[in-house]
This record gives sequence, C-alpha cells and structure tokens, in this order.
Amino acid sequence: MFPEQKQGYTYEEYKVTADWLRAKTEHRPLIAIICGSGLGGLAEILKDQKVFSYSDIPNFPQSTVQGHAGQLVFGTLNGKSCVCMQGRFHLYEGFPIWQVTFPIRVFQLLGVQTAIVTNAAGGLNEDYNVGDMMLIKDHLNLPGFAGNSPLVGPNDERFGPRFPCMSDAYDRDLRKLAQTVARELGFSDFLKEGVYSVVGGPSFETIAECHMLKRLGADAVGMSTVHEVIVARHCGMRVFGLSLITNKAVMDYDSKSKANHEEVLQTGRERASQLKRMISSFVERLERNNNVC
Ligand SMILES: O=P(O)(O)O[C@H]1O[C@H](CO)[C@@H](O)[C@H]1O
Ligand code: HPA
Repeated sequence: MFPEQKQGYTYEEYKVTADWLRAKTEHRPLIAIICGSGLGGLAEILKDQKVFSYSDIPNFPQSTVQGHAGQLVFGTLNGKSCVCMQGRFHLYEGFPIWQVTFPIRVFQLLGVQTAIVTNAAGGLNEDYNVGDMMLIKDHLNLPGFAGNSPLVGPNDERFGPRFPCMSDAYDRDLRKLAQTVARELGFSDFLKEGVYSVVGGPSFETIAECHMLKRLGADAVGMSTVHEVIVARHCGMRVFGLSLITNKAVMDYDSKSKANHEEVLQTGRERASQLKRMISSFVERLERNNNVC
C-alpha cells in the first residue's frame, strides 16, 4: 500500500499561516501584488516594510526560479496597506496546483480584497513590441482544459462556490482605471489590452504551438497567473492582471530568435521603473469598494 498522497490544504492550514503572519506584523493588507519573473523590484515601492522569507512562513512553498526572490513583503503604498509576493510558484517547478495558489487564500484570510497579478509573457500578437505592458482582459487556461484546475477536489464553501463564474475574471473598472493612469503617465503608446494564455512550461513554445495559441485568440503566452486568478476570483477578490511583454514569440521558421529566460529578466529590468510608476499610481487611485471610472 502507498501512503495516502496529500491532495490539498485544509482550511485550518491556510488559517495557521494567516494567523502566524497576523501575529508577526501589524500590516492589514487590502491589496496583494504578485510579482512576475524579474519584476520583484516592484516590492521596493512599499514603505514601512516587514519582510518574511518564504522559508520562515509555516506551510509556504519555496521559490526555485531565478528572478523570484522568495519573500513576502508587507508595507504601505500611498497610504494603503499591501502585501507583495516577491516570487511566485509555477507548475513546472513540480508544485501541485493547490500549492501554486496557496498564498492567495492566505491573503483572503488576511483581508485582501484586490489582487494585482503581474507576469512576464511572450507576445503572440504581431502588433506587440518587447517592453509593452498588456492589461489582461481574459485568459485561455490550457492546463485547465486538461483538468488541472486549482479548484479540483472537494469545494470549501468558506472560500467560494463550487462553480465560480470566470467571464468577469479581470475587473473591467480596474482595467479602465489602468488605462487612465497609463494615459496620465504618458505610457499609452506601449499599453495594450489582450488575452493571456497559460501553458505548463518549462519549455518555451514551439512555432506551431505559438500559431495555435494565436489562432485560439491569445495575444500573449506565459506559465503562470491564471491559476492564481481563478483562486482569487473563487474567494471573491477583484483582479487586475498586467503582463510585461518581455519577448516576441517566435512565429517564423526562418527566424534565428530563440526565447530565453535571460531576455525575459533583462526586459523586466529595463521596464522596472515604468512598472513601478504604473502600479504605484494605480494603487493610489484604487478605491476600497468601487472604481467605476
Ligand atoms: O509568469 P512569470 O512568473 O512572470 O514568469 C514567466 O517567465 C518565465 C519564463 O522566462 C516563466 O516562469 C513564465 O511564466
Ligand atoms: N513563453 C512562455 N512563457 C513566457 C514567455 C514565452 O515566450 N516569455 C515569458 N514567459
């Protein structure tokens, strides 16, 4: 007989982590910011920081990918209490999907109402350039089509319903707010809005796969975000998703370009200051319950 394999976290395990964090910091965040690959510098905009290494937090998985520091940073941004994940978890690291999304339910128990989810992504849309920011308006969940959803298993009604709606996953008013903020900052020229497609990774896509994703309606491709968004929406958070187009997906058999993680990190470094200004102004303008522009 094999020992029974763990299938997910219990409500009590999420609560142990949330209670531990609550006891260690006076911050009571309403906003969570998840940093994509190479975008961990976003946490630097938080004031009055209290930083926890993932290795010190009960039940927390450990980051293994370059460009993901593995720290939870609490602090304030323009007077608003935030928590920032400097490092997220991916399926390709070998984590089961319920571990990838573990922090989201912890944030919900801490009182977070809005999740700002960022990522590095490859551009499939030929109008996109390296360095563009893409507001995520929708997603294609390829692992989900194959049954790999973070909501598989018994549903805990304390978090949310069995069959959550995803047609409004990326809050329309928050996207409008981001457009306004980008206009004011002079960023409109490199702001796009589109559909993000998640794949399993860690290999980058083949040329045929890129063509398939584009035909399915994707504008950008990455290996994260969607699982977190599904869990955030399930437990009632509002979601704002932002991709940095770090590379152009290779669509042409004659091309000499090759997707690589170093280019992804380099584009993140080059756009770091604009991303910080964008998120900072966005949070400043975020209202507690509503942002009808
Ligand atoms: O989605 P984030 O974490 O930003 O990272 C993206 O960048 C890495 C590939 O370079 C992959 O992990 C992909 O998902
Ligand atoms: N494909 C998948 N994930 C990515 C890419 C890409 O081209 N760029 C950054 N993350």
